[in-house]
Amino acid sequence: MINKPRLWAVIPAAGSGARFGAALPKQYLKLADKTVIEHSISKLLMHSDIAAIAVALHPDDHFFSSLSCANDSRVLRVDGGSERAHSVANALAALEKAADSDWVLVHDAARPCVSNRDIKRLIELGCAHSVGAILASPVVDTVKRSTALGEIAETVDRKDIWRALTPQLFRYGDLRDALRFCHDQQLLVTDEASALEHCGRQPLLVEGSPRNIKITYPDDLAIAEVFLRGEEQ
Ligand SMILES: Nc1ccn([C@@H]2O[C@H](COP(=O)(O)OP(=O)(O)OP(=O)(O)O)[C@@H](O)[C@H]2O)c(=O)n1
Ligand SMILES: C[C@](O)(CO)[C@H](O)COP(=O)(O)O
Repeated sequence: MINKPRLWAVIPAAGSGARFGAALPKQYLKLADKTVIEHSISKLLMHSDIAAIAVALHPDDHFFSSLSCANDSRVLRVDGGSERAHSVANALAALEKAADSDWVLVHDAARPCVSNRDIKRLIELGCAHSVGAILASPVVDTVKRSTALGEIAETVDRKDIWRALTPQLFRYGDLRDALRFCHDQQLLVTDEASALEHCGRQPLLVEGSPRNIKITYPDDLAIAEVFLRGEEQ
């Protein structure tokens, strides 16, 4: 008998938030009624078909254990690495019961505004695709390429240009192997799709809400608060 593929999740949360520049990592900053990371984890916990969520944390993290979600039976704590891709690889390794054909959603701790609707759509369309899929948003501004002097070299046709968001959904074995390949080839990737692309694969782009912002700079926190308030209505 062939078992139905299961669904797992990984939350990379081992970053320091250097660009944000707060006294503590940005994922632990308060956003409305809870911290940024609690919003992100709770969005995934709402999906009962996710078997477990591996959260990659800085090895010296002393914030996470005080959060109530740290005690959830589906939440697993794992040490992250020096780069996001290393944190994701460590978290995958910690999901010991995952089979190669299972699916895994990777979602930034720093994206608290993802909607349930977008997660559901990603799972539905991604699991039906041979490679997997990512949430993404088409670029809406006119795009320029700059010279080394900060002048405009050219205007880039934005027709086929998308911003990569998370979650990103892939087969567990494919993602593990792609990240291993990039590590061995010393290719530094900033998202999971790039790792698959380096292996010659073409993941599907699933249009998601542009409200699914990544908290990167201080202004993003205020914007996220407005978006989360809108969710409640
Ligand atoms: N070594 C790292 C670096 C980043 N991340 C996580 O990857 C996500 C996206 O990364 P980014 O927004 O770049 O976060 P930081 O690395 O914390 O930010 P910065 O680059 O400004 O330091 C975040 O949830 C972050 O915690 C991680 O798990 N491990
Ligand atoms: C994965 C990601 O959120 C896609 O936009 C992004 O790449 C995270 O890291 P970055 O360092 O801010 O590029």
